[in-house]
Amino acid sequence: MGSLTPDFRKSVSTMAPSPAPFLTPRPERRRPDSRGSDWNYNRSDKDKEMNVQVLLRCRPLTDDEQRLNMPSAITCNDSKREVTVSQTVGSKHVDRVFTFDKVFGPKSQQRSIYDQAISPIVAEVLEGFNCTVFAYGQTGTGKTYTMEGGMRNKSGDLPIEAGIIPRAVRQIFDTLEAQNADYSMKVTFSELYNEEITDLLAPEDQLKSTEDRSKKPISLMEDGKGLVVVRGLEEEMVYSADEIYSLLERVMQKVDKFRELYLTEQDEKLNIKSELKDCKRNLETTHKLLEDLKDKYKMALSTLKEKEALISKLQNSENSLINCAKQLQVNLQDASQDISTLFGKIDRKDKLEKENQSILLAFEVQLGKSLKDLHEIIKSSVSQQERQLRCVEEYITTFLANKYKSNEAMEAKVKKLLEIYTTESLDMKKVTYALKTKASSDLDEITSVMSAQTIAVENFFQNAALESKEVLSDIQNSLNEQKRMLAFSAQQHTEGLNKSLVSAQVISSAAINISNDLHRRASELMTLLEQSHAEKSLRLQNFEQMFKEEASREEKLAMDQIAAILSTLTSKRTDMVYKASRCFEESNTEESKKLLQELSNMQNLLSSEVRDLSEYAEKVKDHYMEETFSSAERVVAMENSLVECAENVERSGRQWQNAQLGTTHLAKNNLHDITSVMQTKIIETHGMHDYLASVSSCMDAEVDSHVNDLMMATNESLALDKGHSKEINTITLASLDQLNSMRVNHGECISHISNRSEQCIHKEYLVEQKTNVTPKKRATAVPSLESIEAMRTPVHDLNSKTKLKLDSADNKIMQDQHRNPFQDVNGVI
Ligand SMILES: Nc1ncnc2c1ncn2[C@@H]1O[C@H](COP(=O)(O)OP(=O)(O)OP(=O)(O)O)[C@@H](O)[C@H]1O
Repeated sequence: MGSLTPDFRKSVSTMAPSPAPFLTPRPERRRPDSRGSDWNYNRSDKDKEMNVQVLLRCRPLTDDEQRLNMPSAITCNDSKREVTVSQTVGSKHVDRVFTFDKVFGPKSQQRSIYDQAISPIVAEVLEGFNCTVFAYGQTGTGKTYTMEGGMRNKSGDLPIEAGIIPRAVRQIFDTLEAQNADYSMKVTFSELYNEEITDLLAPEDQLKSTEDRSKKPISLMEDGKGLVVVRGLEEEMVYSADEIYSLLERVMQKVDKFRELYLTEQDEKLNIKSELKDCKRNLETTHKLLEDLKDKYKMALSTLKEKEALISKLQNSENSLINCAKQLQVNLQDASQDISTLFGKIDRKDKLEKENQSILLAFEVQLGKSLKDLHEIIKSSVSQQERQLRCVEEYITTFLANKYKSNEAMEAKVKKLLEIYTTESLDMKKVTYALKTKASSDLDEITSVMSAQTIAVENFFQNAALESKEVLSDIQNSLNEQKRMLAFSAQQHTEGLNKSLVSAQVISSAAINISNDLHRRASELMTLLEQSHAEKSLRLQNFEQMFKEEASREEKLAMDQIAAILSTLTSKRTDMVYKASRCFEESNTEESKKLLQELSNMQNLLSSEVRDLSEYAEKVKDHYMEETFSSAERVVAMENSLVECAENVERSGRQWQNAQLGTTHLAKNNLHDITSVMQTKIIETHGMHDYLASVSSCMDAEVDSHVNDLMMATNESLALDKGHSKEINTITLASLDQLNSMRVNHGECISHISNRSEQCIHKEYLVEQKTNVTPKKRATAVPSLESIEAMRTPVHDLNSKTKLKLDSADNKIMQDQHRNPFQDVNGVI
């Protein structure tokens, strides 16, 4: 029987409407032949065609729902097997109709549902079929009620509200008992709840917690025949329906307990989860706080460090400022001393300058007179020199004219020489350029020839290599193709032959069977026909014989009384018998005809079968021929490709030979070409070289003659220059004497002036004489070190006026130190 599991408990009829019709066609029946004709006596023919049936049960409104006046959501039409769902979409009222295999309205009773829908299924189970009934629907729609209902009365009978499970149990045991069957029954109880399978027959302690339950794992598996089995469930032997009921009651209690346990476990899990979440959240916030604290601590540390650095910087700057102030104080003291000395010096200088002014005036008068004398002397000397220089100028003009003439002649000669030289050099350049271009073009030609040859060789080799590669890859591909084709053809050939062999075997065996069968049946029919014919004729003969005997006996007995009537009667009866025998014979012949017709039909059938068979044999033959042809074609293709391959190989060999010949030919040609080009170029270069040598010797001779001419002209010019230089020397000597006398006069004047100025400056004019008088020291307000320390003020707080004064005094001292005595006055001189 099918396993009565807790799933079964909640797994029978549908309680809620489904959105689509459920008239599921039955694609196949699993054991149609093995069942008797009455195996599903309770089920309609249509039901028998269904593997899966969907039934809908609609429960009535509960008392609470009625009290609350809740409207019914669906309307059932049991006869039409339809359910109408009323919906209001917006302001529209929409009715949606769904069709099921069976529909049970709110008034339908447990018993009628069981009898109509479940009882046939249980009967199938008892015949050895696997069947499942399960309930599906929303919570509170009546699944438990439909599956379980009430289990049993106190008297042990089934109550009216007993559901599918107790009724199925009862039917199973009643049937088995009625059959006096020898049976044993095992039950398993399991529950699939929240995707977890629980063995409800397992010992109590295993149900307590998830950990205990997981000690004995239960798994869903396929048994290899497409059925799902639950492995690891406890099995219990049962011998009566009551045992199952009490087991069910026990299990239900367990289920309730387990439910409670499960719910508490779930609650605990949820609590732990929420606590964990809280902990996590707390941890996260603490972590964040810690992070914030860390950041703040870092910031505080950095600001503290910055402040410390600032304080130390400030202290350093303050110390340096105080040092500066101290230094300034010392400087100020020195400066005040210097200023007092400087003021004394300035007073002395003012006095001296007043005295010197009168001396300077006298010196000015004296100096003016001396300078006038000097001017006169220089004037006379200059005029004399001018005259002498004019003489020199005239002489130089004549000299220059002569020189110009000789220069012109020389220039003309040099120009001529230059022209000749330029033309010659141009010729030379042209020749050289021609030579150069020729040589370069030759070189280019040689290079291009060489490179062309090299490229040709390289190209040739590359082409040869590519071709050889192509040929080799062609060979390889073709060989691969051959291999593939060979394998494919062999496989196809074998497959085709196998297929044709198998099908021919099958067909021939089927045909042989059919023909044998037909022959057997025909012969049976013939013998039957003959037997029946013989039997019938025998019976007829017997009947006729019997009738004749009876008729003669009766005739003899009633001959006297009713001779006339009897004779008529006998004739009538004879007629009747004759007619009857005719009729019988006719029917017999009719039957024979029919049988013969049947026989001929059978023979026709046989002949058509034979024809079909021969056709099939022809087809097989054709197929075989096709296969043979195709294989022959493949063989030919293979041979062709092999020939192609061989040709390719031969071609590649020829190509390689060509490549070799080409290489040797190319090498020979190349060498010959290069040698010939080189020889011609060498001869041309020799000719050019000879020409260049002749041109250069001509040019050398011409240049030599012109250079000789030039040398002679230069010598003449030199002789002329010598005469002129003698004359210039004498004139120069005279002017030198005059200049000497002037220099002597001028020197005397100068010495006179210098004597005078020396007398003025060193004897009459007194400068920088030491007074040996200590300058008056004026009181300057210099701050003490203590006051500086006490104030600790920055440098810019010092008296800016004092600083400015000091700066200006310093500048003045610096200027005075670098000034020469009477610089302004001496600068005029
Ligand atoms: N056909 C019916 N006639 C009378 N009462 C019914 C019928 N079907 C269900 N009820 C009542 O409706 C209520 C809910 O039914 P039931 O407990 O069987 O629903 P359920 O689908 O098993 O719910 P759950 O999925 O929550 O277990 C029960 O009180 C049951 O007695």
